Amino acid sequence: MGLLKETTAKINDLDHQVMKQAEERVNHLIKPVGSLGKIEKLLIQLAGITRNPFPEIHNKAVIVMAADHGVYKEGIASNPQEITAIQTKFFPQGATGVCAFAKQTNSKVVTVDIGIDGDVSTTPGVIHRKIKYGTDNMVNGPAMTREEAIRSIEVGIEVAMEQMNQGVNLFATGEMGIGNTTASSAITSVVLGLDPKETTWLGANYPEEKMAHKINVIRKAIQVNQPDPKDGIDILSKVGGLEIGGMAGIMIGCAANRCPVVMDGYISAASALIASLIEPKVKDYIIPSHLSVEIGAIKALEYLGLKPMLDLDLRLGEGSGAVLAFNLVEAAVMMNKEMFTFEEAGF
Ligand SMILES: Cc1cc2ncn([C@H]3O[C@H](COP(=O)(O)O)[C@@H](O)[C@H]3O)c2cc1C
Ligand SMILES: O=C(O)c1cccnc1
Repeated sequence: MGLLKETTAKINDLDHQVMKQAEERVNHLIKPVGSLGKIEKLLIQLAGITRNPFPEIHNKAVIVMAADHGVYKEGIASNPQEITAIQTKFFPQGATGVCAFAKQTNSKVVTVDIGIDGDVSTTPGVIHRKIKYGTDNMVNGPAMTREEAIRSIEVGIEVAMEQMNQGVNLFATGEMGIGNTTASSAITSVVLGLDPKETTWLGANYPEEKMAHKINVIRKAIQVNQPDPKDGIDILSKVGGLEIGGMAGIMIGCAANRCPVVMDGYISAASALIASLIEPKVKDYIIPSHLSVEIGAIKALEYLGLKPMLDLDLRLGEGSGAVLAFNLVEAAVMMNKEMFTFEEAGF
């Protein structure tokens, strides 16, 4: 059995008994029942994931999966493709948006070349797991083979497990890949059964007056490839991306090892759609972070039944919003640990 099948088979339900125990305590803390809203729900989810009524966060990491997209050639992005490689070199230097928030939250940034169309192999701090030099152009046929798609998910599982072995027990999904909002819109359109007009927006400042072109490219890619809307690997291979597969793998690897994983914006949501088609229980292990400005993100989150905690008009990616939400995950842990119950307070 391959790593993906093996890992997926290990994914179980949340521990509802421990969740009840955690809920009981949360309801007895010295505050009106329910008054800490989503922070309370978060603590109960953490308890169910970790099987611990007093969940603890030891080490936090955001995994940034970097890759390029063959569909770039269709003119669907406003930035040069080389930015993927250039920007990837800045993650280990601590110089990108997500790095700033990672410093603020005392978390590690792990950068992975899973499919950059360029060479970053001499850059210290980048983990080399390149599957190929960018995907193929999805308007002409599949972005990658089914085997490559499975491999991309397995790279995510492997990287997550390596980090768990080093003591990380809270993850965030991040990415860098010029053109990846196009792949994300294609995935969201296929899974939700929507026309790309309903899922496509600015990405990294694509001009509004050219939006009809981006939408048409996505329509064409779906029409040419006819992905099976029920088969996550088929969708990933035909209209997805290597970094999107990598992030789906992080989610699957976390779920299999009962580890919480915080999801970032639109591209992460596309990964969650793929991961949850492969194994629906993965959703229970995902902590949504923020509501991306991208119109497709709102719909993907609704479809997944995940309610974001933050609404900050973010549209960067890299895992930036997920790392910001690390603060909220730690707040939930602290609420549970620090607050008295009515009994403890001697009421
Ligand atoms: C300098 C720079 C840094 C970024 N960091 C994240 N993205 C974000 O923008 C890209 C997706 O948008 P699109 O589909 O329009 O290309 C991804 O790399 C995403 O992570 C960036 C984009 C740029 C230009
Ligand atoms: O929501 C995101 O993650 C996003 C949106 C635009 C560009 N890059 C990322």
